[in-house]
Amino acid sequence: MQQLRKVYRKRDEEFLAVSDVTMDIYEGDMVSLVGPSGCGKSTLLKILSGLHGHDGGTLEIGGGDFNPGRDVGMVFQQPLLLKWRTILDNVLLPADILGLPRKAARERAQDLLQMVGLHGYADKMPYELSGGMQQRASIARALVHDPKLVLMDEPFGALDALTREKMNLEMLRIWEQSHKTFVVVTHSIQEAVFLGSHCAVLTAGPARMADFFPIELEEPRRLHVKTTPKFGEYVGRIYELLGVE
Ligand SMILES: Nc1ncnc2c1ncn2[C@@H]1O[C@H](COP(=O)(O)OP(=O)(O)OP(=O)(O)O)[C@@H](O)[C@H]1O
Repeated sequence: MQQLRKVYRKRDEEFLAVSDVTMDIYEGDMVSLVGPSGCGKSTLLKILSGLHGHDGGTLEIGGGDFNPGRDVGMVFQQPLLLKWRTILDNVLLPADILGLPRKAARERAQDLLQMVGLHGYADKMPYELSGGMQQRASIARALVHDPKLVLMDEPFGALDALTREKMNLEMLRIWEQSHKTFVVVTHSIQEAVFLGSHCAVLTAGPARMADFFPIELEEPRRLHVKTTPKFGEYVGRIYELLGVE
């Protein structure tokens, strides 16, 4: 995306939500998007998902045949599982909506449940799972139609600190195994550094790029990487960009 711009309009009022955001995301990247509340992170995700258009700049995704309905998977802050469907049927929802062949989709959903550590929970109802397990089911749901791009809006914001740490590790494992491109919005600077292969830092409204840089830390990432000086340097760099230091 180059110099992306988004204006919200309501009758004769205009609100500039995103101004001049430029970044290149490559297949297989894990981009963390960090910035203060209201700076336009969700707006950017909505533009990437095809839910919103943009008013200026250019956005090119995945060559000519990219179809957001088919090629994007979404994970939200809350799992948003349908309470009357089993976990397996919740995971299958995007495949059902897209009319994908049922048998192959069921096999894929079972594989994904295994991948997110929910093997054996396919026939449970959402209320039988903890918050973290429900969120893992929603990650499986975002992957079931084999999207090219997975967009996550504060996916772990509603979880307690320990579950969140565990989900971060799960997330990295899922990313490594799925070879997909992820864009993850987070309010946590530590999480942005821990998860990202790249980090986009946005400053307050309208969203403006403060910086976009690769994060080079020991791979595969494990929690102890958070205690290394290099991790601290990245965190410090983001604090500085956000004017917290
Ligand atoms: N549909 C809309 N119509 C008008 N203004 C909107 C709309 N959606 C968002 N905004 C405004 O655009 C700005 C950016 O909103 P956005 O939700 O993208 O921010 P954010 O960085 O994701 O915030 P948070 O971190 O708090 O979730 C905010 O000031 C918000 O009030």
